[in-house]
Amino acid sequence: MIVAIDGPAGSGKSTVARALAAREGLTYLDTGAMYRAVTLACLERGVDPADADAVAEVAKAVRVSFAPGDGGAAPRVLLDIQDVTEAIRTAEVDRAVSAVSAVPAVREAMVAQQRRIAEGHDVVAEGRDIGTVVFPKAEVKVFLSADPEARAWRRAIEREGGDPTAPDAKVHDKKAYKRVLADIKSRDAQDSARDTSPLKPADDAVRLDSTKLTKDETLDAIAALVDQRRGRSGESRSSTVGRSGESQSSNPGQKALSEASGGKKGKTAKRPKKADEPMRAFHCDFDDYFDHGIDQWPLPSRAWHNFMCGVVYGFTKLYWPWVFEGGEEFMEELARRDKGTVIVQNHVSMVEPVITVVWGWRHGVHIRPVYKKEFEKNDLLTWVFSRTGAIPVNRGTADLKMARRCQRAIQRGESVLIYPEGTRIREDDKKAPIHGGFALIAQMARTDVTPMAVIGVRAVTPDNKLPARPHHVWFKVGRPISFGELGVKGRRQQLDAMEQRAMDRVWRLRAQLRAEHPGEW
Ligand SMILES: Nc1ncnc2c1ncn2[C@@H]1O[C@H](COP(=O)(O)OP(=O)(O)OP(=O)(O)O)[C@@H](O)[C@H]1O
Ligand SMILES: Nc1ccn([C@H]2C[C@H](O)[C@@H](COP(=O)(O)O)O2)c(=O)n1
Repeated sequence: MIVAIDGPAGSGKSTVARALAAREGLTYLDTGAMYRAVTLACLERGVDPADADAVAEVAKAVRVSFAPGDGGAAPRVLLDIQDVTEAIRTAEVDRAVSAVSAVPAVREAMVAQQRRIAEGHDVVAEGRDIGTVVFPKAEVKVFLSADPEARAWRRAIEREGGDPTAPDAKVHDKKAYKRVLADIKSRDAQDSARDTSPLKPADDAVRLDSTKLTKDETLDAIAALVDQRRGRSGESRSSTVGRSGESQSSNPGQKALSEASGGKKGKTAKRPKKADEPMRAFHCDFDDYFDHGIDQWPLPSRAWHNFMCGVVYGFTKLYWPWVFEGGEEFMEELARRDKGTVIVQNHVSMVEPVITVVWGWRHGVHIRPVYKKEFEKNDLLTWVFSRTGAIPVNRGTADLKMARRCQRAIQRGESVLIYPEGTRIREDDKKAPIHGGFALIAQMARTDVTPMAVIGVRAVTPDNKLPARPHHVWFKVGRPISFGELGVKGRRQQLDAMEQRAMDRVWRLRAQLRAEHPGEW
């Protein structure tokens, strides 16, 4: 298996690639170190980094390789037989490396060496062109980015001898931070603008923005992609590619997406805003509402939420008289515990999420529906969604941001409402593929999945058009399903089993409702 991680300086590629290699038993390949080693060779030989021909000669003459680091430390970098691990990390090399790595002959020589190193191994390789050029058939491709400010903040702390992953990490020298920021921006510009193998995401790379993620969160996201890939292909952990980068298997086709940082880009050396910080009373952005518990919202927002839920509750009760069979037991169960649950329902119209949210509200339970980001046609709509407690998802993507938000909500005691069918299903014979993200969220939050079914809603908008008509609506609430009761071992296997079990229950509950209310859909 080849895992390709590309991205700009300081986005966390080396940190995550090293940890992934240790966790998954992969060979770690730091291609940036190779370009740095050639740059050092040029500087040591008095070759001007701007002299492309002379630089090319050096690249062809040297051999860069890696030796294992002591006791699990990062691998040592060898320039021919010289250990240059520390020497390639100087500011002088930093300044010259973009020019050296832009020379086509240098790239040709390094790519050949990189493919040779990977031959016969399972590899996690990181750099700028791994998914696009070096291993275009890599099984997992990630484009890891972060705001330049966050990357400079990390590097500046690192240079002050601190640990940017520590919770209380701070930049002391603001001037040095600004210098690092300028350097990062200039390197980004050079690496992205060069003609040969510029820094850019492969079309089939999963994009991950680590600005607001911790190191572990970033690692978990990429490890989940590796798991997914291994689970899907049934490949064993020790499998290898036949020849370097020429595995016959295709890419999962994961689309670019998710994880837009969303937060405002700071101009100063401030730590990126975190979801667990208290919410400000004023000037909150949409992310604040998605990231925080409804009980943590500022008073006016909570008052508005209560007012709207009250109005909608009254209206729906009168216009679409609805009942939740088994609802009282469910609410009692939730009241006994401190964690929420993942609710999954069949999806027929826009009515069922609205009723489910106000039903929860009436019982003092915050149910946060997950909605397609495509619905955010304008700021007004996003405002409405954010103030109802809904959480957006980038569909067709590994939307880790949504998964984390849901995980945190559940851990706070809120529940999330997900429609795994993805789209509204209005015909019996229409089977939609199931989006299994709900099981992953339940696993991340260490909670259960509660199946529910709804009928009666099709008659509300029979031809799928407004105005909505009055009609009875019936819900049936199933017993929460825990991972323990599935009797399956292994993370991936548990997810598959949960997806299947939960949706089977939803459909069975729906069949029961239909039997109880003949002619209703
Ligand atoms: N998600 C994260 N949150 C906070 N700090 C992080 C995160 N990921 C990495 N870091 C820290 O940021 C610094 C830069 O990370 P790293 O060296 O892995 O970046 P990189 O993308 O490999 O950069 P380069 O391409 O310049 O080698 C390190 O100190 C690392 O510990
Ligand atoms: N595959 C790669 C890896 C690195 N480079 C260049 C661009 C960087 O500025 C430089 C140093 O990389 P880092 O150690 O910061 O990851 O090397 C490249 O062109 N292609």
